[in-house]
Amino acid sequence: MKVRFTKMHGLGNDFVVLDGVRQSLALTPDQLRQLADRRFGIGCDQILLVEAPTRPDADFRYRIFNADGGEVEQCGNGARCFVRFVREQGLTAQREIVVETMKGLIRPREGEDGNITVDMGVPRFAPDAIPFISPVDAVVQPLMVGDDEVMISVVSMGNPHAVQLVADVDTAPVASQGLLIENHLRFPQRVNAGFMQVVDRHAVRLRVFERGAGETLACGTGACAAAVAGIRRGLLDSPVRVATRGGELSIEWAGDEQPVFMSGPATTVFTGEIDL
Ligand SMILES: N[C@@H](CCC[C@H](N)C(=O)O)C(=O)O
Repeated sequence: MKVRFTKMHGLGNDFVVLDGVRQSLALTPDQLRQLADRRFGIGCDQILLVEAPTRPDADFRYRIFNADGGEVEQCGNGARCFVRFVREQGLTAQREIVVETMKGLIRPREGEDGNITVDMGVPRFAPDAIPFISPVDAVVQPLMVGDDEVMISVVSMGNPHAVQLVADVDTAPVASQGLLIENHLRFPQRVNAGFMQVVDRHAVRLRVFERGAGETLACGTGACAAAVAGIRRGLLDSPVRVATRGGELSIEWAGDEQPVFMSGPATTVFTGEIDL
């Protein structure tokens, strides 16, 4: 089966984007893993599938698959690439689109400067919403990671995040703790593990060990979760500049029950066709 694709990235978090509106696609987890494989396939952190919406109030449906082949709820950098893709491919001329995801609607908008801002929805913190097994609903909670007790803030941006503060992201235990946190028994659907260094009240540095993909150069939902966690802990004020290894995102959040806005670039790298 031949599949046309576009390779894109948002700050180095890279995607294979597939047009499921004009080509009929029903890919198996094995085929998805093959697309994501950096040696035997195209290579990416996530595969993004653009489809016709299933509800009347949306323009498109956006499906996200991690490099391990699992379908997930949300991807922030992918949302910006999604808008760039549907506009470049002539699927829409609208600058603002309403996009159906597994966890509701998001509203990305391409600005005149080419940057894209996404209304990522309202963050949730209740343990059940993550899901996170915990008897208490606290802003900061202890988690045993191997022999270490780590203080985390749990945030759902549609997908699950556990954010911890570190003194320096360059020496943070991302490699040693990432997989342990991702697969921790208290996160029944696994989790994205964020390591955040506060620079000042409007700036952080961030690394994220992503569920189903390992450490990526940037994570959009991870940036939203980190900024929101820092604001709730009284360490940050909106807007927050989030510096990742792939570049910078701007995150705005006005507080409880308000949506998070994420702004940043989206880049097309090349297009092609692969025989699966
Ligand atoms: N790279 C993403 C998040 C992709 C999904 C994540 N790995 C998960 O499993 O929830 C982003 O930019 O948000």
